[in-house]
Amino acid sequence: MDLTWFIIYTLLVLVVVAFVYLCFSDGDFLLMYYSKNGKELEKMKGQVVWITGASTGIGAALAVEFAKVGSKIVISARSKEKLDQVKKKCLEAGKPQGLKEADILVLEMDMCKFSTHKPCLEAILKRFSRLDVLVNNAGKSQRARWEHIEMPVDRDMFELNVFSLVNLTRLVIPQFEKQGGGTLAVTSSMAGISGIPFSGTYCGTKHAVHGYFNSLRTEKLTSNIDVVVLCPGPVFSNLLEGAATEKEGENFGGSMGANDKRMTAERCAFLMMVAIAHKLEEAWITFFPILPMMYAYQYLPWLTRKFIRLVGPSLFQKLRDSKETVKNK
Ligand SMILES: NC(=O)c1ccc[n+]([C@@H]2O[C@H](COP(=O)([O-])OP(=O)(O)OC[C@H]3O[C@@H](n4cnc5c(N)ncnc54)[C@H](O)[C@@H]3O)[C@@H](O)[C@H]2O)c1
Repeated sequence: MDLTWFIIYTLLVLVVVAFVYLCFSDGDFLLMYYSKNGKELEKMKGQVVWITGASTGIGAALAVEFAKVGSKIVISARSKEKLDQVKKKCLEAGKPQGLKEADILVLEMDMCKFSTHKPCLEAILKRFSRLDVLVNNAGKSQRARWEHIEMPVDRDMFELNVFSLVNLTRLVIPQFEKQGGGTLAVTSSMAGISGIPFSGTYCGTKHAVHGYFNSLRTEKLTSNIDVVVLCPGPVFSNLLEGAATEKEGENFGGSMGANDKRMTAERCAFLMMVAIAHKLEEAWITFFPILPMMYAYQYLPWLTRKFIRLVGPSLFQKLRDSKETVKNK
């Protein structure tokens, strides 16, 4: 066997091994490595972490994960009642680390009321004198047919999923610069990487988030400000309930079934915390078949598009929701 064939065989074996590994993983290669061998989680103890959209789902679970490692936590969302419940869970989870009542700050805040962003940041600095991590997590999803989406729906979703977190981040950056660094994390989605059917606006907002935050990362390469883009696949949460449709002011109101193929919010939150602690630039958090499909989409886009054309948008949608939530009429 000459050298060329040896290299080809070796590469083929590596690709097959990598594919098999991906079929049994729930995150990208780097994230899986750090989730098992990472040493940075203990450094999160005492750090001040602000999580937006922390009243339910992934945000609430993330607050509990940070409490477990002893971070000081700021949780914000629109419902104080729900945030108080999350605070209770954080206190319980943070007990072994000595987390106290004063280490958790609840902020009632509507992300779309931009004028409230500054007073909320000031309240955090008054309590903790610094902020180490901002997790821009608040957001809403959508189920709709592309051509039926009314323009005000597009505008409202960009207001919440993109502009509100851009505004908040612009306020936080000067504080990070003043204190010598910080981490900006944002919850994107697999819909920020590939074109997902029946969520045109949502997909657009998540792609926009990548553009904004990747650009920011490049501008801040020589500073101590890190930018982490988190990309979960399907996760159990309240997301479908409050999802937008194609009509202005309408809620999708869908629910997730216990047997749906989704990751638990707790596992997703743990992997997000690993990515944030290790300052990974982008983290993919999902499992088979979406994870290997996303690698194929990234590295073999032509072949993957052919495959998607073959299976059709409805089947693609079923992979995401475990059922056909929008008909492809
Ligand atoms: N669940 C999934 O399958 C999934 C997959 C990929 C990405 N995501 C992303 O994860 C993030 C969290 O979603 P989730 O799945 O936990 O859903 P969720 O509906 O349980 O949580 C969304 C959070 O955002 C908050 N929020 C919504 N509008 C707000 C506003 N105007 N002001 C302040 N807070 C507001 C909600 O109160 C809630 O706390 C979202 O950005 C979502 O796009 C979710």
